Amino acid sequence: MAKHWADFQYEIYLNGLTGAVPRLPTDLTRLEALTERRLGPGPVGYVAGSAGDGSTARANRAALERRRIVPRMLRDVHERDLSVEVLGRCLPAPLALAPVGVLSIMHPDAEPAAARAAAAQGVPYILSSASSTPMEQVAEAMGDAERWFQLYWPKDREVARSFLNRARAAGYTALFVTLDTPLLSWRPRDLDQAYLPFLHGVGTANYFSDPAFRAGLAKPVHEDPDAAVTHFVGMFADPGKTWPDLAFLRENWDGPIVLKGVLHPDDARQAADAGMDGVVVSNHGGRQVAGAVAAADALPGVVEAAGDRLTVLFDSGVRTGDDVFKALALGARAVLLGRPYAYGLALDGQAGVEHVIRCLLAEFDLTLALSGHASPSALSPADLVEDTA
Ligand SMILES: Cc1cc2nc3c(=O)[nH]c(=O)nc-3n(C[C@H](O)[C@H](O)[C@H](O)COP(=O)(O)O)c2cc1C
Ligand SMILES: CCCCC(=O)C(=O)O
Repeated sequence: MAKHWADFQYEIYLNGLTGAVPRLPTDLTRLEALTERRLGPGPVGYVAGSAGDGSTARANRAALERRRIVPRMLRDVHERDLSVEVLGRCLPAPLALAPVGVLSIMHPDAEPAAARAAAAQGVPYILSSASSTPMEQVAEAMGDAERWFQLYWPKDREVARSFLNRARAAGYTALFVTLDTPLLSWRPRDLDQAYLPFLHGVGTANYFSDPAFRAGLAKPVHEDPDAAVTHFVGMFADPGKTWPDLAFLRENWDGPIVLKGVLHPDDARQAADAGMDGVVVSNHGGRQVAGAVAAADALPGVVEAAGDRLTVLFDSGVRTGDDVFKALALGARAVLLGRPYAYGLALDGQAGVEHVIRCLLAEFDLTLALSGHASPSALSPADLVEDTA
């Protein structure tokens, strides 16, 4: 019998018999406000903030909320199986933790704690290129749990090649290439405080520990950290890249490659033509293009264009179990969770991240069952209506 994630609900009530209540809210939409009170203005502005006036982040939520589930009754949901196949792996639930860089500004235990939480719950962890901890250390913290690597594609080919070699050697099996960040967007919350973690050396661990990166420095990092940061800023991304450049990644990575940040159906077709394995429909949580289409509104078009040529994943705005339901009903195979787990980390370290994963999946399991379905594969757009009021 597959694991019933909903059992977490009963566990909470049982613990209540001894007077215990959860340390964090079970409504994950409440975590942001709590984090706002806990962290300094720079870090919290960085994680909670988004591009421009925040309209894309709001649109992400609105597009999910606007879609409403139409539950079905009397359909035997006693036994449920939330497992899905993603990139040739069987996952216990349609969820992975999204790549979120610079986690040490949230909590000193940073990426290793988030990765351990994911491993403990059996959920894949996507490690950011911009992590505060080198990829090898994070891999070690995870044991043999499933781990994927997110590439911010460096301008310098040798650094890119070195990242791929290191990721493979450290046991990362899939590569997520983020396309929507060739430049940092206009982020007023960060600008108003003149705060960017990278300029404080946070998020540079993979670079500063990289032999190819270091070969480009006149002096060792510890002798001239400012020059190392400047070198990092210059090579972090390359706005000159175009579709034919993907051939380099295909040649240098033999596992699955997923392009993150695809919103247009034609880009999905180009991804498939370039031999990619999947896409993440995402607008980076509203952090890049202010005024961009809401991720959930872009999802059906990409799903249609992808057909059976690509695995389609989804992120941007997922906060609740019913959001997961809706993304899957619109055609995503699984969702990536972003800010909520960073808030869980900020508020309670590894335990906070585990709490977030368990709440989200318990709520999803219950939503699925109460809507008359026993597995994610049973969902379709027919399970939703659009609230046009
Ligand atoms: C603080 C922060 C850092 C992020 N860092 C990365 C990153 O290093 N690489 C990446 O591909 N996406 C990054 N993202 C985007 C997430 O992977 C994901 O697309 C986004 O958080 C989803 O939106 P949501 O937070 O509204 O759910 C970051 C997001 C946040 C909030
Ligand atoms: C240049 C941005 C790197 C981290 C990131 O992806 C984010 O803050 O959204």
